[in-house]
Amino acid sequence: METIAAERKASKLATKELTYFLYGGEEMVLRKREIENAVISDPTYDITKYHYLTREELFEQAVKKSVHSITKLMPELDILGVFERHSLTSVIGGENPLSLHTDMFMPTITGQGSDEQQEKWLPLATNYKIIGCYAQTEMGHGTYVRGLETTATYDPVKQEFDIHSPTLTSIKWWPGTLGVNATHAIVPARLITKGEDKGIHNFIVQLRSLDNHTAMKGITIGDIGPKFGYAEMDNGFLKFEHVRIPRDNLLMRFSQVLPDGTYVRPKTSSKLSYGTMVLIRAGLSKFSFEMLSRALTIAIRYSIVRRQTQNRPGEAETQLLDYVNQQHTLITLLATVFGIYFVSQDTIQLYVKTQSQLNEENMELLPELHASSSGVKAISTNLASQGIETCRIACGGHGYSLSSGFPFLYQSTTPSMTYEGDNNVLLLQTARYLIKIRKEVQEDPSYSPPDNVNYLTEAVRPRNINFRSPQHQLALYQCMVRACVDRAATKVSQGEKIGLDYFDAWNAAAVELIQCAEAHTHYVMVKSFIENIDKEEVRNMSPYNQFILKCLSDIFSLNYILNKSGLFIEAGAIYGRELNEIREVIQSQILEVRPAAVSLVDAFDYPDFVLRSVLGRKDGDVYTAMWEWVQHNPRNKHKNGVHPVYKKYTRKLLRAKM
Ligand SMILES: CCCCC/C=C\C/C=C\C/C=C\CCCCC(=O)SCCNC(=O)CCNC(=O)[C@H](O)C(C)(C)COP(=O)(O)OP(=O)(O)OC[C@H]1O[C@@H](n2cnc3c(N)ncnc32)[C@H](O)[C@@H]1OP(=O)(O)O
Ligand SMILES: Cc1cc2nc3c(=O)[nH]c(=O)nc-3n(C[C@H](O)[C@H](O)[C@H](O)COP(=O)(O)OP(=O)(O)OC[C@H]3O[C@@H](n4cnc5c(N)ncnc54)[C@H](O)[C@@H]3O)c2cc1C
Repeated sequence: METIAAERKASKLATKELTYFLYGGEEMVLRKREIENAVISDPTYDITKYHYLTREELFEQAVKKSVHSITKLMPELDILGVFERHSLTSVIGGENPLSLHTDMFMPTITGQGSDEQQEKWLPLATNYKIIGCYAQTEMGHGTYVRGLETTATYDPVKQEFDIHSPTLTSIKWWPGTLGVNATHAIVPARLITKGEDKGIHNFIVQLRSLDNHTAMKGITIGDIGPKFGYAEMDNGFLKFEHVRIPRDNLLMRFSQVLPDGTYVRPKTSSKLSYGTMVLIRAGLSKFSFEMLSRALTIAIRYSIVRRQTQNRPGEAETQLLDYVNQQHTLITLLATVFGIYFVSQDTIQLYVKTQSQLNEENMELLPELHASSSGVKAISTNLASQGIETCRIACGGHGYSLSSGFPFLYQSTTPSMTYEGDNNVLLLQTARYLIKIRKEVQEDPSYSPPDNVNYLTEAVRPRNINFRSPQHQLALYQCMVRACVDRAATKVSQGEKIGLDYFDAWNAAAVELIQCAEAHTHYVMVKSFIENIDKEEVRNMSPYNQFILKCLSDIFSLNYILNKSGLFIEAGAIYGRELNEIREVIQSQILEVRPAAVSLVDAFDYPDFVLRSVLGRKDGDVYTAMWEWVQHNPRNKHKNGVHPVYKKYTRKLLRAKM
């Protein structure tokens, strides 16, 4: 306890200033804390026994908490907007089994429903007269949305759609909130009218009775069973047997079916029906920041408190964070989490800007948003998932206990590499965009590409390189990414030249394509970090905070160069003989950050309640917390301290003649 207090005292970081910056100002932080305190002081959200609950208990508690939040806490705290709602969900912790209602069902209606449809459905949804989910994925298809098999066949006589699951593989499988709770779903299905298949469109379908919650006629529905994690979420299955819905349950903002069955195609892009996926992908980088920053808070605080090995006689054992390997592991991750933070801010801004253009039927930014949000979602969820596991390992044996908080963080984060688009698949979408832009640049010298891909027109290694210079770092990335894009594009065109069809040529280059998308996205993240710490808000910070952010930016940028040095050397961006200098800059910046490490994670401002970790306690009283935790263990609570398995099994073994 004294150690962590001493670390805080010695740190020169203006912690409060950084917290205000991260959350968008003092007012936002005070509001966040108001929400946290309301949750912490309400016994409904008690977490004392959380880690010992069974799957069914976890689910029931989570639904109870969710309903309590909607009916009591949210009105009391006047929570309306998406950010405050997420803030509340985040402090309550665990999964929110009703989250798909507000995160996907409602945004789909807002984004894709006509004005009349919004008027009809949104008040019902806002007031929880109905509970919605987003039922897109089927047993046979998740990635390949165009391959979904559920049909919606229009009947002009009754002016209804007939929703049907024609095959076993067409059964909807995975959607959250579907298994137990939802009364309605957004159902992407193949629209068939006048005998023609018009592709995937979104429909609103009622699943359960609003009187007694039983399944509607023709609907078979349930929960898909235990998963890797996500015990609190009712991921479900859904089978349709010719379920009838009115014509105007087709979401008709972009395309329509007229009463006689005439199809009116979207004026602009058919991909607008994928809009909700783009929204969540943009949000997932923020989610990655939250999860990884919690893991780092736990690992860094514990690495201050934990001592291991007396390295000099008569002196205290060494703090884990004073081992250079531990510093390297955790402080490079600290740099990463700031990288994710800045790019998540930029991605959300790009989403908002694109959305306002789309409202004016301007599609200009859509390809960039799709490519960028796909890449950023993939890289930030990869980094967060791997980073959480790294934090667990960095905490030794105690990291493996549920009480560390890591298992929950990992289980909740790792599926984000799959849901909302598998990360490899999304990186291939980013690559598709890069290859297209490269082609345009090559074919039309007057074409000026978007800022983030400008390196495709020019990328030059600076002379007399200074690895501490952000501009030089960016130039190195530009050379490297350009070479990666060239390599992938060349591989595709070589395939085509030897007679492969488009798919085979593309598939043969898949590894290079994913590599170029990864490299591009890392470049975008480094660029975002560098540009954001050059903004006025940061330039107004205390000099020491600016200095630490610059150190973290260098670490983030240079550590990737070091880890992927093969790519940079192959591109002629750096020479092998320069690697040592890069190592030294990283090492010296890590040493600069080390004294501020605990204050940096304090700046994330997570109360102990949110971390749910005996290792990550703010006061550093780790060993007392471990002892308290074990007192709740039901396995220790049997008469005379003797567990029933003794009578049932081990006694027999001990007394057996063998
Ligand atoms: C409100 C804020 C919320 C924040 C939330 C924050 C945190 C949340 C925390 C937790 C979340 C909790 C739960 C999560 C629940 C998860 C829910 C789901 O998983 S829902 C299901 C998601 N499914 C997918 O993502 C499927 C992935 N597949 C696809 O997206 C597509 O099929 C595809 C891989 C992109 C391919 O599509 P298609 O075959 O149609 O396209 P192509 O032929 O390859 O390309 C054609 C053309 O279209 C462009 N394009 C593709 N997609 C889009 C798009 N979305 N937008 C714009 N453009 C798109 C593509 O670029 C091609 O263009 P061109 O090159 O010009 O031809
Ligand atoms: C916890 C969780 C919650 C979910 N919630 C929802 C929900 O609310 N609503 C909903 O509709 N869905 C939901 N899903 C489903 C999720 O969106 C899909 O699982 C996801 O999109 C991946 O699709 P898939 O399962 O078909 O994977 P697959 O496409 O079968 O992928 C398997 C592997 O094949 C590779 N692969 C596939 N296609 C290609 C390709 N074209 N090129 C190269 N490689 C390829 C992938 O990289 C991956 O490694 C959820 C899933 C999970 C795990």
